[in-house]
Amino acid sequence: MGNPRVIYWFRTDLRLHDSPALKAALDLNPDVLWPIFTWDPHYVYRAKGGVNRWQYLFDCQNDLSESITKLNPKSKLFVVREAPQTVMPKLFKAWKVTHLVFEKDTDSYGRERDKVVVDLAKKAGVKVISPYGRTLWDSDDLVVQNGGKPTMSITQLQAAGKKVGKIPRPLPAPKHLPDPGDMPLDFGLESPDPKPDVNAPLRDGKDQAYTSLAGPKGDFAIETLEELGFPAATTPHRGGETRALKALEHIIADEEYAATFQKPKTSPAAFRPQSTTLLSPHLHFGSLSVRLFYWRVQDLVDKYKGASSPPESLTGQLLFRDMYFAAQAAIGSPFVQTLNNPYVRFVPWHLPSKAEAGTETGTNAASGAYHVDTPQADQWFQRWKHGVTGFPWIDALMRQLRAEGWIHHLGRHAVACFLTRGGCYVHWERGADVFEELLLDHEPACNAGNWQWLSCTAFFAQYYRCYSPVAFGQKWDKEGALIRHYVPELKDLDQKYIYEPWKAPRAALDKAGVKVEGDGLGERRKGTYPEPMLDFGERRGVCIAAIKTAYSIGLHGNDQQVKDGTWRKLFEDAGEAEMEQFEGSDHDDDGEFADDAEQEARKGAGKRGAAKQGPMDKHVKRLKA
Ligand SMILES: Cc1cc2nc3c(=O)[nH]c(=O)nc-3n(C[C@H](O)[C@H](O)[C@H](O)COP(=O)(O)OP(=O)(O)OC[C@H]3O[C@@H](n4cnc5c(N)ncnc54)[C@H](O)[C@@H]3O)c2cc1C
Repeated sequence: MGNPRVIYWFRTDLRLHDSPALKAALDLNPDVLWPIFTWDPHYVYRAKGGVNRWQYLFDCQNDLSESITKLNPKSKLFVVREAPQTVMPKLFKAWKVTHLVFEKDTDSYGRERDKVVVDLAKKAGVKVISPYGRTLWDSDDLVVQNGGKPTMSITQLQAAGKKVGKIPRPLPAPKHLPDPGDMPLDFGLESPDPKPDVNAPLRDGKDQAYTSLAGPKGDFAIETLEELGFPAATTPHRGGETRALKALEHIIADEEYAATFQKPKTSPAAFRPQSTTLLSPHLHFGSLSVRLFYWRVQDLVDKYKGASSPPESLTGQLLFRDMYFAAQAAIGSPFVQTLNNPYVRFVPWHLPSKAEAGTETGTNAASGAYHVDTPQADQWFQRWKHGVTGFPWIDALMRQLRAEGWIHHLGRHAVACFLTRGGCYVHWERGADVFEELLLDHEPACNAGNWQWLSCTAFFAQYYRCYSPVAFGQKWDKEGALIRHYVPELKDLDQKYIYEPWKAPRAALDKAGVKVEGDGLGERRKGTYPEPMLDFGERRGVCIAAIKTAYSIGLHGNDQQVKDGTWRKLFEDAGEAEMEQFEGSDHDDDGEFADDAEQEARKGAGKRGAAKQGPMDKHVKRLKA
């Protein structure tokens, strides 16, 4: 018998460096190795994905393919255009495969898909190897060490991590790769059902993703935006392992920045360059190994005097990522929603998701369909989504997100708080849905987990701390540079009014060539900016009182009353929440507790104040120079 004939299935790991799965494949000493990517219709039609993220994926695939070819000119990334669940058994047979190797995926769909593929491999006599490599620790091991429960805090994550063991050191990239074997395709293409296509509204051309198994030229080429019927991407951020490694080197080279990083001190208003690493899309696509990132920083921290520590530090940020992954690993598919999620508080938000019929144990958020309980809330939601709320700080961030696919963590805090508990009282699942489409770094676990945090439905409970859509931005960016860039209709407005244009006198507006009018939806007259859609001070009070009521009723997503609708009576019986006065800025959130939810003891100690110049600002200045 010859040596193994291995399919290496690239998915969440579009890199060659530090890939435990690729190492496992090469350790088999294969006769042949096919590096493949299956073009899965689930992601093409059933999961929301904006054009910018597709572009980023293609960047990663193209870069990876070139790197593979550098190691072996006969090889590259071979894209097979069919669902893995149907194409794999055909490949096993036609290519005489002995082993299938891939990096473990803990996302809900990933787990379902992999279970099907592993069963099919077993039936075909193909051995499967699938080590973890996407997180610092294996998320399933963390769950075991956390008593089978989701990790709901950094402290729990750190304790479980300690029991699992030391975070493995990164592995070097391979120096050569085996030849691919023959690739006969003596079988038909099983075309997917393109309906429902949740991405249809984004397409302006014909979708030709599935015309043949090996692509239009039969050479297993990487797809293009045109083939998917998408317009060109608008993001300046581009993907690929080569870029990711370069970006990491650049960050580590600034030792002070990397070693003393404190997330709450980084500015959400900084752009080009941004104040944090912007490595999240690379981590999402696996073009950067999270363990390489961790150890490069940790090694620096170990020898640096006065380094910062988790949760605010750079390694602390990576711990948050692992925390959400392990929370999702424990809870499974309900993690991304309220319904059936025992860890998420039930709040009767506006615009709730439509539950799929007959799915008491199933999902409700995935389709994005929702009930319009009040037209007002839907109008607020539409205005938020399209960056025309009339609050320039919120609009700048939402427009940055739409155009570029990335905004700073505290920017995400600001817009998420505003949509949910600090303004509109709209369901966090609506916001998560919009982020799912627009983020380059969209990660089901991190997105849902952070929305739960921001809406105070899980992970974080200080619902009386709200971000002001005016004062919070002003703290970081008095002159309104972010606003002037992303909301160009206000670019010439006096600094005094840039966060509150509705307060500007006629003369100031005339001088800036702008009129404040309308709701911003539909056709907007040139030179106009919308009126503010709500009175923030008033809405903050309403939201806080309503959440207080929800907390006192204390339902969670898996409670029977939530599933059968009898929650309504409980809330009616509780009556109108007493309108407490959570007046003024004492309760404004400046983000100084952004990573600090668990440190209750220190909660009251932090004083608000002007952002001080620190290594973060110096780093941004150095980058600008
Ligand atoms: C409402 C909301 C939704 C979010 N959705 C996502 C998402 O879909 N995908 C995603 O990766 N992050 C998400 N985040 C977390 C965070 O905002 C981003 O990871 C971070 O802003 C990415 O920028 P960066 O790479 O410069 O981060 P840095 O500050 O440089 O941090 C380094 C890395 O740590 C990880 N990280 C940092 N903060 C968090 C966090 N709070 N949760 C999880 N991981 C973190 C990221 O992988 C990041 O690349 C969300 C945050 C909020 C408030």
